[in-house]
Amino acid sequence: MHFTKWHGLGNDFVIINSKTEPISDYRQQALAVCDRNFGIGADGLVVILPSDIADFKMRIFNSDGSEADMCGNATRCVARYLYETGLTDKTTITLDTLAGIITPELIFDQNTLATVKVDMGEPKLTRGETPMTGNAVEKTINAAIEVGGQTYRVTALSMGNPHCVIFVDDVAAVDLAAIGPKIETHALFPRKTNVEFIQVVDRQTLRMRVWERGAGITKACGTGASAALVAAVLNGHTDRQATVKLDGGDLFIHWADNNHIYKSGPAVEVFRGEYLL
Ligand SMILES: N[C@@H](CCC[C@H](N)C(=O)O)C(=O)O
Repeated sequence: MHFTKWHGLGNDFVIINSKTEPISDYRQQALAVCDRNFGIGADGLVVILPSDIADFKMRIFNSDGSEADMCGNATRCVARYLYETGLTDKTTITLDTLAGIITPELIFDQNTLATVKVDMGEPKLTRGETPMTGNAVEKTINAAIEVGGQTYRVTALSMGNPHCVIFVDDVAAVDLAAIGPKIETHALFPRKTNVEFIQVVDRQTLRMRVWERGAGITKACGTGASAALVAAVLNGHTDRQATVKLDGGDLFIHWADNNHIYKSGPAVEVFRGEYLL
């Protein structure tokens, strides 16, 4: 099976084109190829498929084999991969995902790729599939939850996939490996959740560390950075445009007047290969 290995700020993916490399069991394949000792090593497996409603369909599987609705960093990598391999000549590409149509745009500066800007769609104040209304919406903004004997104030929302954003004074002091899985599987989240710890640096800058649903600690999360900006605005911490500083680097997030989130950042191919198992 031929593959290509990409990352968006260190959040890394194996990308497979299903047209030339058919896979029978995506979940099993994700577990195998993402394994950092016995496989290629990645946070997720991305599969490109044909779509009737968009230019391409993108499916993303976490390293534990679970399927995610969306992946912000992967959309940038997929857009660049599709363009550079000649699978499309479009620089604005529609991707059919479980979270709806997501639209990355390749932005060039004198023929060199400068950044990939993604229309991430609209944030939703929901913890899982069911949109919450009335008081329930209020309850997920800065709501108190108890985890492991400690109280956390959380803001929960969906960027197509579920996120739980927690503001802290010192993000470096958070024991992510200990608390991440407890919040990921908390009863508040019917489909589990991604967990973002955020330190507000100033009104245009956030520092973020993330525990991802189905993948654990990763160096960056594009939907997570988008959720962090939305939560920061809802809690009065930042303006509607901010730089989110992740362990792997910076993402630029804008919550525009049309209610869409725009996320800009890099996409890098690392190597190509043939998986033999
Ligand atoms: N790293 C991704 C998110 C990947 C999916 C996530 N773990 C989930 O299960 O929702 C991103 O960049 O958005």
